[in-house]
Amino acid sequence: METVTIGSAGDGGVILGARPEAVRVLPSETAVVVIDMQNAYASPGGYVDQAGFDISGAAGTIGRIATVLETARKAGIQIVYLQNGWDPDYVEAGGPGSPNWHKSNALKTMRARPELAGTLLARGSWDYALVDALAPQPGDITLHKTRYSAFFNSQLDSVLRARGIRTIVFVGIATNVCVESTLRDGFHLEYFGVMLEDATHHLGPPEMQAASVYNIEKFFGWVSSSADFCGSFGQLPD
Ligand SMILES: NC(=O)N/C=C\C(=O)O
Repeated sequence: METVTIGSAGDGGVILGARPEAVRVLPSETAVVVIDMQNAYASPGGYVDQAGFDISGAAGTIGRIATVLETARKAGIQIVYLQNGWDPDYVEAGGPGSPNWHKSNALKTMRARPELAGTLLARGSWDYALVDALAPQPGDITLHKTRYSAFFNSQLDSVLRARGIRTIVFVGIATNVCVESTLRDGFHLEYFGVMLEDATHHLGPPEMQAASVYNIEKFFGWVSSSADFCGSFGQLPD
């Protein structure tokens, strides 16, 4: 199988099976970016559940992400968590002058159901918190974001650039919204994006997952799996 060599991996590094080509990377130049594994997106009673999306697949996604993170930590790979949301007064969400105010299903759900006002995606709330099973460990980095792309108005680019990261391995929710938006922006910033397809979950019908996988494989990056990731990086000596 053809292999794309990323950054300074040369003839060394680790080969990760992926489509359309395998990638050869250095663990020190790789980060796992965990997109929005908050109660809002992955727990019953959280925002997307309240907004009517099917989150039945999220529990399996959490388990596979936990396995990926355990392997990544042992391999010395930097882990960066993103948390999506806004200040408790929703100033960061933007008012009616912002498309976010009109398109955010969290904001629309709260406008339609005033009893939920102030509860969804507000920093400090249960909804905003990361799911218990994926609690950050010492050495992990946690960043806040206010829009779908984790690169927009956040510290993500400088945090990655300062550490010499060239390859971003993406896990999290939702494949077709924040994961794909961030991977696309990363592509334009010269990062190599690899999505672990079974460690992500979509919002909407199953075709949404398939469409993102197609887009990434064909245009923006590479697609791999949690088993391939753990198989490749789990081989490294402790
Ligand atoms: N994390 C996400 O992909 N979010 C998608 C929708 C939203 O935040 O409203």
